[in-house]
Amino acid sequence: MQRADVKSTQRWVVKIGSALLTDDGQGLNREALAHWVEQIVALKKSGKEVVLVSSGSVAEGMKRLGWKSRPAALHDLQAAAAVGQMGLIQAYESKFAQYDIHTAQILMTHDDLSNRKRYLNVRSTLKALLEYGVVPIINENDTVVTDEIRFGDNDTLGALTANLISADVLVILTDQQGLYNDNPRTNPNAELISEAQVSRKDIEAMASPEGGALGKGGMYTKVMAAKRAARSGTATFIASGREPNILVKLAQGESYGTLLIPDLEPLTARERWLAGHLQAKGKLVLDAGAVKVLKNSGKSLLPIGVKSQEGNFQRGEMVICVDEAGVEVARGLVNYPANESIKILGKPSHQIISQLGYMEDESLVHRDNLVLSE
Ligand SMILES: Nc1ncnc2c1ncn2[C@@H]1O[C@H](COP(=O)(O)OP(=O)(O)O)[C@@H](O)[C@H]1O
Ligand SMILES: N[C@@H](CCC(=O)OP(=O)(O)O)C(=O)O
Repeated sequence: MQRADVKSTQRWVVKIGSALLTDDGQGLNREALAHWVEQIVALKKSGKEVVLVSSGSVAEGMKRLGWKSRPAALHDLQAAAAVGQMGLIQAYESKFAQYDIHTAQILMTHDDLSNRKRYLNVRSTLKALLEYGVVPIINENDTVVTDEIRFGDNDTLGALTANLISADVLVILTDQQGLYNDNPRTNPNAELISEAQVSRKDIEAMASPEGGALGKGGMYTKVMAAKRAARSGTATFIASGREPNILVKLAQGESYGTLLIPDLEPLTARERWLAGHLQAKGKLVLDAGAVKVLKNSGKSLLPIGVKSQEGNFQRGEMVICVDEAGVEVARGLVNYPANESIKILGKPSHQIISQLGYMEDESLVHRDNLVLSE
């Protein structure tokens, strides 16, 4: 996809970050919010469907509760998020209502997206909302998640949302003009990158995980989000939300921000769901032969090709498959719990019954439940 192709795209996910939305901690920047709403309305009028991923609940909650600095305790962050989400949604709802557009609040956790049933439900709800002309507004369900199972930053959530609905474009609005070849906060000579193929390895190194005082993830999670979004063929823009009419300018193919072009082979919807599991419950170390078979022949992983395992996984849970050097090769849903798989590792499948007294499947991870890592 080139900038000129953006005009004809239809489905957009727009992510607005905390740093921008709260004007670096001043509470919701309502004037700026009103301007983004205007732009989304313009996109919708031009025939596009837009899903909004908006941060800002914690920062707005802190303001409402009179807290000057971001609390460290999880329960305080969750309390702030619960209070602030009200203000956030109220602000969007009333602004969109001026244009007779309905909004819908969707709060998700990554547990929700790992569960196939709930994943499919969210997907069909989002699609229905878009059909009805509603603008869904997504945030992480901060009040119910614990630290280990948080998305944490909304860039990842934006990318998973793009994967979920097979968006054409993901726009990540932030407080910088785009991706620079170094962090512009610390290097005043850093240069803006106008365009790059998402598979380029050097862009990860340019993007620092250091963000502002309120943002989570910095530029690194934005670049990783672009890679994730590319799995559904989605092109990602990283651009400044402070640039007047930025969304409309991008939609017209104008040269603002950074365009990260999806040059990776897109995954199927089921593969994207598998790849979107952010938490793995265990690890399988494969021998060289198994690595080759997985990479080249798209076959299932048999126990005979597995040398060792880690973790206390249950049947059906996500495990990472690594080569002997520890490099991730694939991930997938395992057919046997850890206490049983340990008994069949390195053994031919016809011995499964004698080892376990039953056979669920001849493979440890079936090819339908396996996705190769990049
Ligand atoms: N290579 C880079 N180019 C641009 N910004 C970068 C880069 N590396 C790190 N950053 C930092 O990332 C910040 C944006 O991330 P973050 O604070 O998490 O914002 P948001 O809330 O919008 O997600 C920028 O303000 C900048 O300081
Ligand atoms: N869910 C959190 C957002 C986390 C966050 O700040 O993310 P980001 O805007 O990507 O830096 C909130 O609404 O405050």
